[in-house]
Amino acid sequence: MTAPTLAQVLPTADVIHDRETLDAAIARMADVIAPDYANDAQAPLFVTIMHGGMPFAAQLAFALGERGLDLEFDYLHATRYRGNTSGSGLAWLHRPATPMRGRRVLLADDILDEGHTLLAVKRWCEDQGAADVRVAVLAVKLHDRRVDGIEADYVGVEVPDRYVFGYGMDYREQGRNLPAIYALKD
Ligand SMILES: O=P(O)(O)OC[C@H]1O[C@H](OP(=O)(O)OP(=O)(O)O)[C@H](O)[C@@H]1O
Ligand code: HPA
Repeated sequence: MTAPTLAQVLPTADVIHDRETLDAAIARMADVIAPDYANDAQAPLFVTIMHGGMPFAAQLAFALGERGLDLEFDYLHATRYRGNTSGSGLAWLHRPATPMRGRRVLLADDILDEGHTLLAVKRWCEDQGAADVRVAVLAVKLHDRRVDGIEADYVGVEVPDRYVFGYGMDYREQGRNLPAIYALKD
């Protein structure tokens, strides 16, 4: 049986956080993050985790720039959902090119769910010799299935234990550019 399309699930999905709420949450995150890096001699390496992290990372980057914090950009792509609504093994599709030795690294992603992705990514950055690796996520999902050893240093909003999409997150590779976070009907 083929899965329903975005157009079929959207009418019955719930809006969990609207755009105004997310704008305010990202501004609050920037208020906290900017002072944490303000006295560093070198800009943090700001690593966007593609694809889902892109809209959030862009908005956070502007908010940090507004607050006087310069960033050096890079990106990586690690995926374990691959258009499905449950995860499997992590596949690295792109690794950052910028040397990390001695650098402070700030990872930006859309969601911390079970944590496999960010745990692996953070460990990889540490193995590259990063001096400090912090995690900024737009959303944290509330459940007790998180793997040990990973938490977010900076969080925008909490989401319920349902499949969520929008604001970077996909429903079967659709809906990433919806400007709100939705949850599939249970
Ligand atoms: O905490 P976890 O359970 O590991 O899930 C979180 C990860 O899953 C999503 O990526 P996905 O694998 O869907 O790749 P994508 O961003 O390219 O869609 C999301 O962007 C996070 O990186
Ligand atoms: O609930 C989710 N939605 C979209 N992508 C995800 N990746 C992990 N969990 C989710």
